[in-house]
Amino acid sequence: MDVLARQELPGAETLFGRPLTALEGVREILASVREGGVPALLRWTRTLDGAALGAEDLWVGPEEMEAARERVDPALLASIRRARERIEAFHRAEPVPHAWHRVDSDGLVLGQEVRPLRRVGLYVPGGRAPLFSSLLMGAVPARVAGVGEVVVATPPRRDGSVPPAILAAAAEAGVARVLRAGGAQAVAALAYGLEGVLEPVEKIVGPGNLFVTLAKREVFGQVGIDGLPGPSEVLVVADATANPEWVAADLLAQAEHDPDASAVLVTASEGLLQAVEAALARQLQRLDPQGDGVARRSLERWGKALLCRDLAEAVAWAGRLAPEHLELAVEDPWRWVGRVGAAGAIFLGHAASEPLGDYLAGPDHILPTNGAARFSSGLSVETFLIRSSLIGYSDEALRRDGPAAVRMARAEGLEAHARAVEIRLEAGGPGGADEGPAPGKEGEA
Ligand SMILES: NC(=O)c1ccc[n+]([C@@H]2O[C@H](COP(=O)([O-])OP(=O)(O)OC[C@H]3O[C@@H](n4cnc5c(N)ncnc54)[C@H](O)[C@@H]3O)[C@@H](O)[C@H]2O)c1
Ligand SMILES: N[C@H](CO)Cc1c[nH]c[nH+]1
Ligand SMILES: [Zn+2]
Repeated sequence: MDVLARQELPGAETLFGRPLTALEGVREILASVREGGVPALLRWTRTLDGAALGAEDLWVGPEEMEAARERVDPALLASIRRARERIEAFHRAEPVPHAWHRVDSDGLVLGQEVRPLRRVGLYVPGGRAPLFSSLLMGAVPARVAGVGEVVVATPPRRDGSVPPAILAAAAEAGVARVLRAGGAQAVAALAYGLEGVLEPVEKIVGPGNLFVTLAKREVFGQVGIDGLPGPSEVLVVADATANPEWVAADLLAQAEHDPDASAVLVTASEGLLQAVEAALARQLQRLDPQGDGVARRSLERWGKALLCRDLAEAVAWAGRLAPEHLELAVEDPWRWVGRVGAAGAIFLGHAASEPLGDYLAGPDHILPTNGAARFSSGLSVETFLIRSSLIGYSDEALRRDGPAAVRMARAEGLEAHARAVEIRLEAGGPGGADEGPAPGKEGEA
C-alpha cells in the first residue's frame, strides 16, 4: 500500500491543480472537508464521483430505503435476507467478552465492563461495484454487538442515486441512514463530523480502495478504525488434484475487484501451473473481450504464479504473504491448515470457492489485506465492543498492595504517584478518619 501511496497520482493536475501522490491527495481531501464541511464534501463528490448534489440531497432516509426494498428483484431480496441470517448466525456463535468482576477474600474488586460503541461509521464501497454484501458484513455484527447507531457512507452514482440493492440491504440490516459520499471525503465526514448534519462517529469500519484505506489510516487516533481492509487478495495453494478451470475462475473473481487487487497461485505441480495459465487466458478472453478490463489490469500488475518444491514450501509461502483469502485447493486441506502462518480467511478444499465466503457462507468478508493478517483479523462482534477495567480497593487490600505501589512510584521518580497512595495508607484507608498527613510523616520522601 505504501508503494502505491507514494506514487504520483494519475490525473492529480486536473483534480488538485498540481502533481501529488495518492497520500498527499488524500490528506488534501481530508483537510478540506475538516475545514470546509458540507460545501467541501459536495465539491469533492462532484469532482470525484460526478454527482452534483445539494446539501438537501446528502442523506437517504428510511422511506427511500423501504421503497428500495420494493424495487429490487424479490429473488435477490430473498438472497440478501438469507445472507443476513447466515452472517448473523455466525456472529452470534462467536465467543465475545462479557462484563465480569470478582471480589477477593481481602475485598479487592477486579473485573471488566464491556459495552458496545455508541456510533459507528460503515464505509460501503461503490466506486466500481455496489458492494451491498459489504454493508451486511459491517452492519450485522455491529447490530449483534448492540451498537447504538450505524451511519453508512457510500459513493453516489453520477445521477446522485444510491443503488437500490445497497438501500435494501441497509433496510434489512436495520441501518437508519445512508450518507451519499464516498472515498476520502466520506471518511473525513465520518471522522470529523459535519456541522449541524453529522456528529463524528467513534469508529469507522468497512473496506475500500486505496484512497479509502489511506484516509482511514490518516484519521486513526481521531476515531477508531477496524483495520485496513483494502484492495482484495486471493492466494490459491493448489496440488495436482485441483481443477485448473476452477482455480483460474477463483483468481479472476478477486482480480475483477480492482486494478490494485492481487491474485496469486502457489503450487508444486508444474502441470497444474501451466493448465491454470491456459485456463486463465481462455476465461479472461470471455470475461474481457475488449482487453481493457479491471481483472486483466490487476493480473498484469499483481498476478503471480509460483512453483515450489513441494506443498509444505507452498503453504509456508502462503503464510509469509499473509493474504486476505487463502484457498487450500488440495486433496487433504486439514493436513495443512495448522501450518498456515497467517491469512484473513482460509477456504478448505476444491468446492470452497472464495466468492461463497464473499456472500453468504457466514464468516465476515471484511478482512485484513496487504500482509496485515500477520497481526490483525477480520471484522467480528468484538470490533464493536470496548472494555473498561474495574478496580476497587478495600482497607485491607490497600494495606497489602499500597506499600509496593509507593515503592515502585518512588523508583520511577514519580513522587505525586507515591503520595497519592501513601496519603491513604497514612489515613488508615477509606474507612480511616484522618484526611491529613499522618503525624511525624510530613516531609518524608
Ligand atoms: N478487504 C476487504 O475486506 C474488502 C471487501 C470488499 C471490497 N474490498 C475492496 O474495496 C475496494 C472498492 O473499491 P472501489 O474503487 O470500487 O470503491 P470505493 O467506494 O472504495 O472507492 C470509490 C471512491 O474512491 C475515490 N477515488 C477514486 N479515484 C480517486 C482519485 N484519483 N483521487 C481521490 N479519490 C479517488 C472516489 O471518491 C470514489 O468515491 C476494492 O479495492 C475492493 O477490492 C475489500
Ligand atoms: N472479495 C471481497 C473482499 O475482498 C468482498 C466482496 C464483496 N462482493 C464481492 N466480493
Ligand atoms: Zn469478492
